[in-house]
This record gives sequence, C-alpha cells and structure tokens, in this order.
Amino acid sequence: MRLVANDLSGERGGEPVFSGISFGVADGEGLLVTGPNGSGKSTLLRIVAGLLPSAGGRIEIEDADARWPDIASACHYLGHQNALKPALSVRENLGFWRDYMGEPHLAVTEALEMVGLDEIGHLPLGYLSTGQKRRIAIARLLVSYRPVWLLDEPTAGLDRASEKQFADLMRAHLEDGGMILAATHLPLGLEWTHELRMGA
Ligand SMILES: Nc1ncnc2c1ncn2[C@@H]1O[C@H](COP(=O)(O)OP(=O)(O)OP(=O)(O)O)[C@@H](O)[C@H]1O
Repeated sequence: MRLVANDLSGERGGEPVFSGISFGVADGEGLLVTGPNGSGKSTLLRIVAGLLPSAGGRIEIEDADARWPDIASACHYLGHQNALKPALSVRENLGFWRDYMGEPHLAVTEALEMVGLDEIGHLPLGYLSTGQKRRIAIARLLVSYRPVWLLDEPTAGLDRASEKQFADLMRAHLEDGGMILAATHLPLGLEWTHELRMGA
C-alpha cells in the first residue's frame, strides 16, 4: 500500500495556505512534516484524514487493502484535541473508541498498559493531568487497527519517559508495516524515511 499526494493544495477560509505539495509514503515508512506556525501542517493532515477538502491536486492510496476503501477509512487521526469525554472513565472512553472505530486491535487493558496508565482506568478522564490525557488519546491508536497514523503535535504535554514510550509505539507500528505522517515542532525520537518542509 502507498499513500501518494500529487501537487496538493490547501486553503482555509477561502485563502490559500499551501500549494504544490507532493509526497509518497509506503508501508513501514514515516513522513515528518515540519514548518513554521501557520504553514499548513495541520491543514495538510486534516485533508489527508478527509476532514477538509483539498483545494487542488490529488491524494490517493495505491494498492489499497479491501478493508480500506478510501483514505479516511485507513487513518487514525490524532489532532490537537484529544477527542475524549471528561465525564466518562478512562476505560469507557477507550471502550467507546474501540467499538466506534471497529477493527479491534489491543484490548483496553493492554492499551492502557502500553501507555503506562493501567492503574487509573477507573478514573473519570477529566481528573487526569494534561500529559495523562494525551497518553490516553495515544492509547486510542492501539485499541482499533488502522494502517495510517496521522499525528498532529502528538507529544505536546508529554514528559521525557512518555515521549520515549510513544517513540517505541510508533517504531513498532512502522515495523508492523504501518505508515505515519507526523506534524511537529518537537523531536519525536524516530528516524524518518521522508521529511516534508512546509512554508519553505
Ligand atoms: N477555520 C479557519 N479559517 C481561516 N483560516 C484558518 C482556519 N483555520 C486555520 N486557518 C489558517 O490557516 C493557516 C494554516 O494553519 P495550520 O493550523 O494548518 O498551520 P500549522 O502549520 O499547523 O501551524 P502550527 O505550527 O501553529 O500548528 C494559518 O494561517 C491559520 O490562521
């Protein structure tokens, strides 16, 4: 499988943000998206996720698995927001996402162990610290399988140990044949196959 963008352009509020973006990412490969504030990194990831239309060009999956009829269905999207409900417990939040997304992968307990938070699954999500909430949002990537992880500033709020733990999870996903597109200003502790510098 290969995710290919050709001459892609994006706009926000009717104003052009970027144009002429092309890349190709194959199974087991990662694309690091960098660039100054406002250069369009989040916009690009949202277009790939199917949350925004592109303003021009093409993005497609070549040699797609029948399980993923379109790009959006092949993606996990971890945006700036964690997409978790404060009044539900940690376990209930992850259980919801596991049922909603389908393609069950790790059990909720296993996913919590992977992010080192299995002791607090009973707590309301709203009680957790900023970094702990981010780690639960990362655990969303593990309870359902998707080959493409779209990560927007994934390590914002994480301590050093959690950054390293997340780097190990990303590495395992790539070794399993997954793909990652990550927009960040922070080093993520991975060797990236490709880098896309926006706003250059
Ligand atoms: N809903 C919107 N309406 C109008 N303009 C918007 C909207 N959302 C974003 N923009 C503009 O689009 C541009 C690109 O924003 P985007 O969030 O994609 O940048 P970014 O590279 O991810 O930035 P950062 O590094 O700060 O996260 C910015 O100039 C922003 O102000």
